[in-house]
Amino acid sequence: MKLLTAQQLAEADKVTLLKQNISSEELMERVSMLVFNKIHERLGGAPVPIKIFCGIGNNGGDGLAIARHMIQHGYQVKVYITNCSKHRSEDFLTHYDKIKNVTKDWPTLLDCKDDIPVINGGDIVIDAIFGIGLNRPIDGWMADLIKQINESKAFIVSIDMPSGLYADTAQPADSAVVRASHTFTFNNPKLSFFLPDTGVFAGSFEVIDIGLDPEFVNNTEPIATLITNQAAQAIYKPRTKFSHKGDYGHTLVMAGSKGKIGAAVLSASAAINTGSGKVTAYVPSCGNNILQTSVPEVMTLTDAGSEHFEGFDVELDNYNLCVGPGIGTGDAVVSAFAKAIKQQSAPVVIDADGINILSANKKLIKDVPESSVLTPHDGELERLLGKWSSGMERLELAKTFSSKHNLILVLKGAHTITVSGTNMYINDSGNAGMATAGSGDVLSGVISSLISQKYEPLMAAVFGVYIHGAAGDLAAQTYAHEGLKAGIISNFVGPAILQLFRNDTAQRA
Ligand SMILES: NC(=O)C1=CN([C@@H]2O[C@H](COP(=O)(O)OP(=O)(O)OC[C@H]3O[C@@H](n4cnc5c(N)ncnc54)[C@H](O)[C@@H]3O)[C@@H](O)[C@H]2O)[C@@H](O)CC1
Ligand SMILES: [K+]
Repeated sequence: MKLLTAQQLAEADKVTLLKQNISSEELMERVSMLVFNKIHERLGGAPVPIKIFCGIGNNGGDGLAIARHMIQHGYQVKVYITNCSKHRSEDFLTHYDKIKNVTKDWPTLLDCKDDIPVINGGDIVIDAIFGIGLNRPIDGWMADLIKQINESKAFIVSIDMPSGLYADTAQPADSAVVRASHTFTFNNPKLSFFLPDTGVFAGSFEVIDIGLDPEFVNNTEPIATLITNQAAQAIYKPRTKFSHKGDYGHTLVMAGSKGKIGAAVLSASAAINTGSGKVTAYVPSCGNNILQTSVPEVMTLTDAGSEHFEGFDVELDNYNLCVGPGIGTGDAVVSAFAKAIKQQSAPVVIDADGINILSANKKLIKDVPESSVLTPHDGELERLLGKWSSGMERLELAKTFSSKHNLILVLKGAHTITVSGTNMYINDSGNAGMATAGSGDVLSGVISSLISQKYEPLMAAVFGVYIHGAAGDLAAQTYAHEGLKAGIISNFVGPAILQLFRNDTAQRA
């Protein structure tokens, strides 16, 4: 699914009116009816007190039209207008007039802090104050209103956007934003919904297809692409009948050090579980027996160093390298890593200590083959790129780094984002149970296995992240979030690939 910016969506609204030869009033009627139906489906006419807060732009117009439908269906609705400006939109005014045809209880105009009504825990609040037209932080008495809405224990439903949230630019610190329980968002979720510092405001969210012009949407370059089950299906490469293991590549996993040989086990076994034709684990010699007994499908090569790497002495042809999990960052390891990287011409996967080594030895970055995939968690990312002050800035730093060095960054998180140049792919699978030791080692094995199987590195990263998350979702149905551990996630990669084609939407735990 394409994620469009607020500006692109406003443009799409205009094009839609022209192409479909409808008035903006008609489009708003369509939109409000779609939202009303969703709310009505859930409330089923329940006599709950509903307070609808409407701004004076088109988001407020949506709120007024939804209010009208609710009143006509017998709901207990009270409408408030945040009367913050004389510049009311035309559609707001149209729907302000229309609501007066269905009730004598006209909307209450709020002009200052003293006008803010009491909001009770049992209320439902519908937030239609600002949508994608927000162009500055909410301040003054309106910020008090937002605070009061958030502090009430009411169930809060935001229309299109939680009011006060920026769709796709950095949010000024401490700005007043509605903290929605649920958001009905139009055409596509907004980029801010997926970032850790701003996503909390959207609550659970649901996309409503409001029928924007498909040609405009198709021809518009998105700010990011959401990788859903359907998108992952399209990337998957089925095997051919007469193929043999040589067709599916040879992954070399350079990982582990004394006390962290498990990282090599997890990464190498994930590579074999994801279908690499052959996998060799290159480990310090203390890891040999551990690997050979715990993963018999994986071959080993041992380094001269017994507890950590001291060199890179591999004489294999045509392997794809995955390097970094658990290797440490001592001087000997840095030289071994540098030698390994220099020797590669094909894209590699670099994780964990491999990324830490690059951060501490920036001159090595030029030796990383083009289109290699780096899979940092936020701590590693900060060491690589420096500090950021918002989730949006984190993305900008990542895009700059990716473009400058021609490398792919996989920014791990609740919604892992793969960055390639200025393109971003947001993952839609996975769960909080996957925040467990070793799950990153598994991901590096999954992605390198896909590169060995001739997926383009970017698609290997995007698909690998999706399938890793989907494996976690499937595993959580048996093990719960708490019972998930990295080895289990790895064992569920195969079932997750099967599941891709069983459901149109992946089962998120
Ligand atoms: N025909 C259309 O254009 C459609 C619009 N739709 C709705 O329209 C919304 C966008 O409407 P608008 O573009 O009118 O924008 P909004 O309704 O989000 O708000 C715009 C108004 O608020 C003012 N404003 C912005 N930030 C402010 C702040 N911090 N404090 C005080 N005032 C502020 C602006 O100057 C403007 O007057 C969408 O989010 C969606 O809900 C949907 O109904 C789909 C169709
Ligand atoms: K809103």
